[in-house]
Amino acid sequence: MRQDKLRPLWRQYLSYSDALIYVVDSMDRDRIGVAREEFQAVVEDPLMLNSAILVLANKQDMKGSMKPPEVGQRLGLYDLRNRTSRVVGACALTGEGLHEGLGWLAATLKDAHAWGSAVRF
Ligand SMILES: Nc1nc2c(ncn2[C@@H]2O[C@H](COP(=O)(O)OP(=O)(O)OP(=O)(O)O)[C@@H](O)[C@H]2O)c(=O)[nH]1
Repeated sequence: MRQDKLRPLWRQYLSYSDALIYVVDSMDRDRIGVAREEFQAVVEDPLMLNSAILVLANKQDMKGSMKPPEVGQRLGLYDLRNRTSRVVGACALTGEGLHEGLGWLAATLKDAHAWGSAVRF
């Protein structure tokens, strides 16, 4: 099949660059700076400029873990301009936060596709 016939069909599916899910170890204060550098490099990648960003602040069940707003601040999430993002507390052992986080992402992507636009407000 020719490429131009494939394209409209393809747009009904999500491209990997539509969404970024970034998981942070909220207990690891020593490496949050490295996580920030990695995170910033990914969000600034030209392929990712229109992606919705979900940050999962993992290990919220552990005493002393960074809370979601602190994780967002340390990653530089709140300094990003024209991006749709959310940081949600999570626990990989219980699945806490996954429903909220992935639910938000699904609703965000559905809205963006319904409007036929990139996820950028
Ligand atoms: N209490 C708790 N433990 C977790 C959670 N997520 C992962 N772990 C545990 O933490 C340990 C290390 O897991 P991860 O941090 O995911 O592993 P990793 O990314 O390969 O390790 P690092 O690169 O060293 O962070 C394992 O024993 C996991 O079971 C969580 O949400 N809560």
